[in-house]
Order: sequence, then C-alpha cells, then structure tokens
Amino acid sequence: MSANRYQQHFTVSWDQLHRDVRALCHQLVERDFKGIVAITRGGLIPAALIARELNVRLIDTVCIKSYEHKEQGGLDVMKGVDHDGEGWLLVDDLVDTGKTARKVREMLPKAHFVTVYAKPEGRPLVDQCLTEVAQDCWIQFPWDMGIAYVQPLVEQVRKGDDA
Ligand SMILES: O=P(O)(O)OC[C@H]1O[C@H](OP(=O)(O)OP(=O)(O)O)[C@H](O)[C@@H]1O
Ligand SMILES: Nc1nc2[nH]cnc2c(=O)[nH]1
Ligand SMILES: [Mg+2]
Repeated sequence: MSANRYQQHFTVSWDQLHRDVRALCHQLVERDFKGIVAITRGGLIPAALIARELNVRLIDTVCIKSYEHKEQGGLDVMKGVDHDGEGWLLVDDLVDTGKTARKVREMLPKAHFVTVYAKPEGRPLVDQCLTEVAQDCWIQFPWDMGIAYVQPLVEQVRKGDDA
C-alpha cells in the first residue's frame, strides 16, 4: 500500500513513549504473565519497558517485517515461537492496517496482545492499547528521528517574503 494514505504525523518523543508505556502497564499489572513475546523490531523497546514494570525476565521474539519506511509490502516472517501464546503477553509498538497483527495472532492465538498505539482498522485485532490515532496518521517514533537545527522564525519568514 502507498505512503500517500498518510496525511498527518504524530511525533512521539522518548519521554512520551515512556509515559505511554507506563500508563499501559497500569492496565496490565494485576495479570500474571509467563513471559513476553516482542514483535520485532517496533515491539522491542515497549517490551523492554513493560518487562521492567511487570518484573518479567523471560522474553521471546516473533521476527516479522511488513514495511519499508511508509511503503507496505508482503509479510516476511523470519522467526516464530513454539507455543500458542497461552499465558504470554504479546507486544508491538502499534497496529495500523492489522496485517501484521492478524498474522501474529494466527501464530499465538492464546496470547494477550497489546500495542501502545492503534489505528481504527487494526484496533479490533488487539486486546488492549493505550492511544488511538486516525487511520491517515503516521506515527513517528523517537528511534527513527534525530535532533536537527531549525532556522530562527524571522529568517524563515524573510525567506518566504523573497520567494
Ligand atoms: O498493522 P500493520 O499495517 O501491519 O502495521 C503495523 C506494523 O508495522 C510496523 O512494523 P514494520 O513492518 O515497519 O517493521 P519494524 O517493526 O521492524 O519497523 C509496526 O511496528 C507494526 O509491527
Ligand atoms: N513508524 C511507523 N511505522 C508504521 N508501520 C505501520 N504504520 C506505521 C506508523 O504509523 N508509524
Ligand atoms: Mg513492526
């Protein structure tokens, strides 16, 4: 699917991500999990933060790729797990179209599946999420960004006047 479908951006800082993951953990703290399965790569950092909050030490991965930046391609499953997910917490950073989530749910039908962010098409596929964003919104994660110089406003405006 094409990158043109994204009309808005939602930028998440490291601080925001950490606060959001901790808020999600408040909804999970009463449950007992055997371990966590992180969906790579996006689920790895949320999974590490959740593991710390819930004191979980056993962590496995499902390695799956669908996007090349904003372009969605076919699903490439590089590694699965040898159980059906019963008693396990399954974690990804987000669910968008739900294509990745649908595949992983087939692999671990009994896992409790959470994402930090969710878009409407994918939302029904996860058991819990923290924040819902619009379908046409691209979420920018802190690991994909860097700090850059920004021109003073007055210079940007003067340049606009020259144009
Ligand atoms: O609901 P979907 O439309 O399937 O999209 C969601 C998936 O897309 C991203 O992964 P991506 O394939 O970009 O790989 P990455 O986690 O390694 O960045 C994201 O981390 C989810 O796993
Ligand atoms: N970073 C990022 N990856 C995605 N993969 C599918 N949707 C998204 C998104 O909104 N942001
Ligand atoms: Mg991913």
